[in-house]
Amino acid sequence: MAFRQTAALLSQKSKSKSASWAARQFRDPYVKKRLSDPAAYRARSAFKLLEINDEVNGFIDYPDVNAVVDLGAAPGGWSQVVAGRLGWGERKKVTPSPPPQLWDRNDEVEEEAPADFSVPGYQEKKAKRKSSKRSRVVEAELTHFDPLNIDDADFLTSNAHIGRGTILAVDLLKVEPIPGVKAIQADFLLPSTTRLLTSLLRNAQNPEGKADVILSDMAGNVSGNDAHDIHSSLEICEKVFEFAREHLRSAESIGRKRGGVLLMKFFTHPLLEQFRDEVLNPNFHHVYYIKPDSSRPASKEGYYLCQGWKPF
Ligand SMILES: C[S@@+](CC[C@H](N)C(=O)[O-])C[C@H]1O[C@@H](n2cnc3c(N)ncnc32)[C@H](O)[C@@H]1O
Repeated sequence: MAFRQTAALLSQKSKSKSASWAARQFRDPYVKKRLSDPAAYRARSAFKLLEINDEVNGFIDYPDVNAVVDLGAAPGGWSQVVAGRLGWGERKKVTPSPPPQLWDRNDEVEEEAPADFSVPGYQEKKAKRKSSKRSRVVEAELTHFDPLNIDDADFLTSNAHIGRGTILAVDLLKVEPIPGVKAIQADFLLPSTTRLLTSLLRNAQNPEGKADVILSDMAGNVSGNDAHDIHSSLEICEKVFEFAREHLRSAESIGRKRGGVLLMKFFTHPLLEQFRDEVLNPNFHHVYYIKPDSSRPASKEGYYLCQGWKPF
């Protein structure tokens, strides 16, 4: 006989989950830092990018970095970091307030990353994924096109200054305006989104529509099915790599051995190690596995920082 939990028990459980989440947030040094930092980053994850960038040769800071694509950008912490490094407007200090709901959701996604499990081989799974239909469709919508975000009155009246380059931020969710950032609300996995990104990258200074840095902090919603979740992470990584193959500027054309950078999040699993060995390693001069201190130890997320694009 199958038992179902009563509504009362479920609600008790969810209350205790919220309480433990709140207690953890209260203790978290990065949440405290985010709320008190004059930079006022929208998401705790901003510190992960800062940490990776500042500790691994400041790849965003080179003056030749002029086009950056931020995939899975909401609520916008990474884009804020990039915009700041490319010289865009000053951010204002905010009054500490409870962490935004948007981040809470993403944070829980990280924490609930799948545990280890066994699955059949990489190639079979890859073929199966390709044939499966996507159930979720979000058409590309450019939410903020103006590079100066001139409809942002606050920005105009503040002492913000104008930076350089093109920064594209893509997410299923809306990214509120950030000076210097073009936000696109869309499903990155749809071909229409990559077409839109291509057209937005192209301009007189960048006729080929290349990006100097591609960032991906994307993670799908955790379904509770380990096999599904790990394959969703792999699917995202593969799509991001395909995008990089078309759009990343090569180390050779930049004239720096570490030029042409791809930073991507993944969930730790042997299939993702295989992906690194077979796909990333041959195409970059340097590939690092990074688990920033600001990434919660319980989370199975990690980052591959790939530097020096040398198309195979
Ligand atoms: C951990 S959050 C990113 C946080 C962000 N780096 C920041 O600093 O604010 C992951 C994001 O990936 C987005 N995402 C997941 N799958 C996506 C997809 N297929 N296309 C676009 N965005 C996606 C989610 O909506 C979520 O906002």
